[in-house]
Amino acid sequence: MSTIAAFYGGKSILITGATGFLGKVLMEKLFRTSPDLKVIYILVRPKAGQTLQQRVVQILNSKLFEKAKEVCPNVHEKIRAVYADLNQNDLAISKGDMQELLSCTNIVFHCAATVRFNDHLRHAVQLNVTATQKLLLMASQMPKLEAFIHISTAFSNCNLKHIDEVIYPCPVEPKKIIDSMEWLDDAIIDEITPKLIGDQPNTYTYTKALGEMVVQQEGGNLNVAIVRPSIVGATWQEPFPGWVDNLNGPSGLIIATGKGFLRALRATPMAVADVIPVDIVVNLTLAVGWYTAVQRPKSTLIYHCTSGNLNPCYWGKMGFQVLATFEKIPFERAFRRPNADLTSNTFTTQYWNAVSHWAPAIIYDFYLRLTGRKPRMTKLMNRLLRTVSMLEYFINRSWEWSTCNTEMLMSKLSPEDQRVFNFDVRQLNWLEYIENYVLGIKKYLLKEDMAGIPEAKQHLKRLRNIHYLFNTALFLIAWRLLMARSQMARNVWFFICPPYNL
Ligand SMILES: CCCCCCCCCCCCCCCCCCCCCCCCCCCCCC(=O)SCCNC(=O)CCNC(=O)[C@H](O)C(C)(C)COP(=O)(O)OP(=O)(O)OC[C@H]1O[C@@H](n2cnc3c(N)ncnc32)[C@H](O)[C@@H]1OP(=O)(O)O
Ligand SMILES: NC(=O)C1=CN([C@@H]2O[C@H](COP(=O)(O)OP(=O)(O)OC[C@H]3O[C@@H](n4cnc5c(N)ncnc54)[C@H](OP(=O)(O)O)[C@@H]3O)[C@@H](O)[C@H]2O)C=CC1
Repeated sequence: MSTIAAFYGGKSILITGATGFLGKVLMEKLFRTSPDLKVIYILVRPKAGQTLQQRVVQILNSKLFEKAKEVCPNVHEKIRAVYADLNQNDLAISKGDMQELLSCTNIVFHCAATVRFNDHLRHAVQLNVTATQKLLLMASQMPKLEAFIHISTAFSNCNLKHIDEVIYPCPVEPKKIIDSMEWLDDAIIDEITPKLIGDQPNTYTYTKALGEMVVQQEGGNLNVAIVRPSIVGATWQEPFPGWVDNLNGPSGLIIATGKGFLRALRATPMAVADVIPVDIVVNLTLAVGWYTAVQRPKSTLIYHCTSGNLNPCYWGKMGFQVLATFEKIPFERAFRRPNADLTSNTFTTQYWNAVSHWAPAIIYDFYLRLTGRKPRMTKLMNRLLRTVSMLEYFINRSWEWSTCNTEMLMSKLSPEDQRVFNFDVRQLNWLEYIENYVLGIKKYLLKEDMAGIPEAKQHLKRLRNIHYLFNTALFLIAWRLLMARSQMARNVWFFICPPYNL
């Protein structure tokens, strides 16, 4: 019997961000491995016209939860959605709900965050820093609390090259930042943001670093631990391979490549692609929850959940394997044939942007206009290239994360726990993982039917023929222009295609 699974039995667990990518997989694993847990409280806000209950039902009825529901048929009864908005001063939790949460909770997993790189600093601070502070305050009033696990990111100190499992101080105290966000207006915040974030690439990594400092400063008397995952990708094994439900990390760019929109990327082929499957992150997080509660380490331990130092994959290899998978499993209705180059040279990137991105988009929009339709490709390309520019920072550098605490924890697990809560990234076969990732994107994100693969392959053949035809026409036009100016070009032409009357 797994010690960790048994530990969560009978527990009341509070999860923030349970409707997000990581949160859903965390809940699923808890229900599947510890069906006798008492209750999972989730802090949820209504969204996109859906009530809390509708959101929960939608999540529980998704394919992700099929296995969990076999093991724990009464998941609906064990999940309690609590109305909350982490952007509000009092988190918008009602008095009654607050009392229940304070008196019953045993473990807190704080996953909620804004993960958008370009979020306004005020909003990013509210969610990634102030809300963390408020949750810690709540946690300090929970008499039954055994552990508070905060999910951060391995990139919270990405201004450093080598990152240890410690909290690095930020130049300006989080409290000062929180205070100033309350009275500064948006225009001033916009102006000072670059100065505040300094050598951090965006407001996300900056506020996640501030969030960690808050945990250190205000989690003093609590049993706290921090998990820092790198780039979280689709599931590796559990509950089934390739599950993913959002565009974050590599997923959006894999779609853009598979659909033929993205044909070149400024990336360093030999830079480490520190992607980590979401089920590995969840297994480590649950093991950390158990260890923190049972062993009560004296200080706040930080656990890096990364792949680079134990089983590195590189962006070049990843890109190559993604393209190879498209040969077998193409996406439907591609704009162009998937084929992309990684280049680390800015000039080459600009060249490919002009030739492979803007030119086809302009030509296609011209065609749409001619046929009386609304042009849309240049707009889409604009958005895509803006997104790519936001991600470029992370695909042109490598980082080294030490993983001493993570390895220490692995050594403390029984063989059964190492199997059930496997976070040993050395066992991951990248080629297999990437293939399943692409397949998962096709099935769960794009919702494409596997039966459509032959038609998708036919479509790619047609695109290839159009491509050859277009290039031939372009070459002939260029040569015709050259012939008008150069005797040599004329000679070559007449040598290859002699006139009939000769
Ligand atoms: C040796 C030689 C070898 C040679 C080999 C040759 C082969 C070469 C082959 C190359 C092939 C390449 C294949 C592809 C391979 C994969 C490459 C992957 C690169 C992946 C890079 C990932 C880097 C991630 C780094 C993360 C580090 C930090 C980790 C974390 O802790 S945070 C979690 C991650 N967070 C994110 O990913 C958030 C990202 N999103 C944002 O910040 C924002 O959404 C935004 C992208 C900045 C856009 O913001 P906007 O305000 O402009 O708009 P909005 O958010 O409303 O979205 C606009 C539309 O864009 C869509 N969209 C959103 N996110 C993405 C996305 N990530 N990718 C694509 N599209 C996205 C969104 O849906 C909107 O669309 P609409 O609804 O239609 O309008
Ligand atoms: N994805 C990744 O690559 C990485 C993620 N991380 C960290 O992992 C954690 C989870 O990330 P991930 O699951 O990918 O992110 P998602 O964007 O998928 O999920 C974010 C979650 O936070 C919730 N949330 C956001 N704003 C509020 C709010 N105002 N009130 C209540 N809830 C809110 C969202 O709820 P709603 O559904 O209502 O929007 C959602 O449940 C984060 O802390 C992130 O920093 C770390 C490294 C990499």
